Amino acid sequence: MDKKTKRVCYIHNEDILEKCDKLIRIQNRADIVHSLIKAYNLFQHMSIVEPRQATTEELLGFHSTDYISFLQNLDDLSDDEKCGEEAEEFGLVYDCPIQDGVFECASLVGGGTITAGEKLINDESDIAINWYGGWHHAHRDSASGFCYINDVVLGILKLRQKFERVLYIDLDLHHGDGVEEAFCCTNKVLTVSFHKYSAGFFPGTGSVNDTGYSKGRHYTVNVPLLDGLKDDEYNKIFYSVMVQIKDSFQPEAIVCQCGADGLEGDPMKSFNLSTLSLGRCVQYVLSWNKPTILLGGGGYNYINTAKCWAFLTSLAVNKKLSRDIPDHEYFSQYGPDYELGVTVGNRSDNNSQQYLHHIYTQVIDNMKNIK
Ligand SMILES: CN(c1ccc(C(=O)NO)cc1)S(=O)(=O)c1ccc(-c2ccccn2)s1
Ligand SMILES: [Zn+2]
Repeated sequence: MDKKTKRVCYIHNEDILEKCDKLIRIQNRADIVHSLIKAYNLFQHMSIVEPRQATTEELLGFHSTDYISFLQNLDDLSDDEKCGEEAEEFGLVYDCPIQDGVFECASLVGGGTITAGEKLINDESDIAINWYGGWHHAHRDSASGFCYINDVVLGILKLRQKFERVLYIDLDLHHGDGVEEAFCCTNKVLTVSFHKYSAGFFPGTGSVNDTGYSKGRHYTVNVPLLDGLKDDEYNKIFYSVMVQIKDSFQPEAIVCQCGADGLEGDPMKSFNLSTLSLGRCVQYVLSWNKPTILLGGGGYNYINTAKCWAFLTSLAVNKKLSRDIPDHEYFSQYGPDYELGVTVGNRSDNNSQQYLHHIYTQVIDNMKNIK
């Protein structure tokens, strides 16, 4: 693969954008993200690829028959059934409410990430981007954390049709529990998640001691972090863990979930990151020159999320962006500075040097058996 100009495809059409914009937890985020990337004229450097609905067979490649058939028949449910025991059994309550068209949206997002994987295994693209995807909490038989269908798992399964070893990297503020669970018993997919880990914080999993099972032992890597994390510390531990993973696992393809809810200014009020640290992580991974899928995820400050994913898109196409936000429909929401950067706060960082060193040594020790 040419080290500089890579073939980048971008999963998009108006249908997936409109469907995602109706999702209760991220209403109108998709249009804000898409509009900024368009305003920076980045589409001229990528091929736009339309998503398709994931087939039932593809969905059943990970999810259970009962769960998928329940999702496929939501329209037949009465209002009582939509709040009933069975809905609760499938996690379709609280943060994963049954809303009109949710299955069509989730399976289109799933089909989008599968399509991204197809472009890579057919050697038609080097990098495939699906900012509508990254729904890493969905379990085999239940929705969780705003996630209904785990498009990340479906994309990895597609890549595994060609690639022997696939690396999954989760940069979201939250632990990528659904993806880790899917591949915790195999040594063909290594999952590494950098996330906030503290009492009562969703989803509550992702301890450094969780390292996988059976053949998958040591192929689950968790890097638990604390509030206030800043760019430099994040990048230091990211590089030190990832260089080890690169050398010992030698991935043939990569999926990177780029959730933006760790940025300063996100309503989650946890990490204190700028887009630069996520950019450095992605740039390092892209420098490996392996077929890579970039996915979205969390990100509840929509303006910051748009800045982040526009910046990451620019890294994929190797084009420098102006610091000044270009004029476009949402320009007025980028005030008061109207600049691409995300300013970090001066909150205290709970991640002491001792803590980070302790986590690093445990992670490296856990990985020493990867071969
Ligand atoms: C269900 N929860 C999740 C699940 C997943 C995520 C996520 O982004 N995962 O990547 C975020 C919150 S939760 O219980 O922590 C919350 C629900 C609503 C939350 C909220 C809503 C607005 C502002 C701040 N927090 S947090
Ligand atoms: Zn998140």
